[in-house]
Amino acid sequence: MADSAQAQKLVYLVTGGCGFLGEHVVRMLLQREPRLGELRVFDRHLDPWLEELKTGPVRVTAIQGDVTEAHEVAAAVAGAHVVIHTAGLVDVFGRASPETIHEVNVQGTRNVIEACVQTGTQFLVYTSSMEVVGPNTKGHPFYRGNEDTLYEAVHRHPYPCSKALAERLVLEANGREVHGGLPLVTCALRPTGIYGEGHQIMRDFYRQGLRLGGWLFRAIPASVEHGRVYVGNVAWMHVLAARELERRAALMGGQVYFCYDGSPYKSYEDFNMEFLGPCGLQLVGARPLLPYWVLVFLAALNALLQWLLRPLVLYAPLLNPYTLAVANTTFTVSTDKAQRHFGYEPLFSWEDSRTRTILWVQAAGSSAQ
Ligand SMILES: NC(=O)C1=CN([C@@H]2O[C@H](COP(=O)(O)OP(=O)(O)OC[C@H]3O[C@@H](n4cnc5c(N)ncnc54)[C@H](O)[C@@H]3O)[C@@H](O)[C@H]2O)C=CC1
Ligand SMILES: CC(C)[C@@H](O)CC[C@@H](C)[C@H]1CC[C@H]2[C@@H]3[C@H](O)CC4=CC(=O)CC[C@]4(C)[C@H]3CC[C@]12C
Repeated sequence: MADSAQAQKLVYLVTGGCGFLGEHVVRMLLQREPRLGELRVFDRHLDPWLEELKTGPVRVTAIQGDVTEAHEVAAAVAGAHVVIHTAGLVDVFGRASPETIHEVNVQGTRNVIEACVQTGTQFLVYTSSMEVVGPNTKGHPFYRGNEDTLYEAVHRHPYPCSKALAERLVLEANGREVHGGLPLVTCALRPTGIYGEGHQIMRDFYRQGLRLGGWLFRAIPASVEHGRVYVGNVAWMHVLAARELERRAALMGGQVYFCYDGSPYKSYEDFNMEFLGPCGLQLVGARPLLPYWVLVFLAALNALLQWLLRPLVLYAPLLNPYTLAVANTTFTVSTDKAQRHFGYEPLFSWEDSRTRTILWVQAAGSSAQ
């Protein structure tokens, strides 16, 4: 991208561009990347809203493809200046097999890296996750940690294992020579729990509350804090990192950055109530209504039922041993590394993020009735 940014029009590729985060990255690029000449949206499932984007000045190319297919990835990457790789299988509910999770998240990422090297794409931003760090299998809290905090990142679940391996592949690829002789420059962004317009888990909580007459029942102590970050700010961090990666390659190349903004530190359930409360739901109980050991039993029962029913039907409730353990372990970040390295400041205030999310939940809920 050495030519003058104003003159040269750039080609971006967003993998997973029809996902919850991916859609916000696509729209943010169209709004805030003036050098954009072509935006390629690569996803296994293409959504109809992509068509409305094709009427603007930027050429939007929708590519239906699978990141596990190396030749499809190479064809999509060829000619791109920047790749933002958000495609992934975000499954902690047992919907997909461990092998499939690994195939998509690890082999898919390997395919993206090799495509950049083979076709000469120099800049790669990877959507990693807080889960690469924790919570670990020992339930150790990560309290106001940052990218340099020492923490025993021990995982057994397929999802965090796959994200950790994929992130390592991306960071190790930094500096590899790409076709044409220039170095590949990579970085990885680690969002904590993302919320905002399009968050399906939030929608599921809302619909569950509607089914229960407007009540949700506390399962996790209010003292267990979970870091959350607004999807618009995560998208903005991706766009900014992609833009600055060339200019600040020596500083940013091979680095990881937690995604953060002004969202308050609360328990997962209390944070959700910031949006579900104004939508009419109430969280019952100042403390968990059930003893933790009962929740552990119910989570284990869900896992057993999922295994027994799998030949007949997919049973994938929110409560399982992994989600209970994660929800019950404090994980919050406090960092300014992205600000120091590439000038990131959240684009959306907490108040704005909250309002946008409430409006979306209300609309999603009314469409459910
Ligand atoms: N949702 C969250 O709270 C967090 C998500 N992340 C990461 O952000 C990224 C995006 O996550 P979400 O938007 O939440 O998930 P999502 O499931 O909404 O989006 C993922 C997108 O990737 C696409 N995809 C999946 N497998 C594919 C394949 N084999 N080939 C091509 N496309 C494929 C899906 O169709 C979907 O559009 C993921 O890498 C995830 O690990 C990281 C931290 C938190
Ligand atoms: C049923 C109750 C115990 C309820 O409180 C369970 C909530 C549970 C579904 C969520 C609690 C923490 C969430 C995870 C966290 O935000 C970190 C994540 C990072 C990612 O990369 C993907 C999503 C997730 C694993 C997220 C998933 C949902 C929770 C486990």
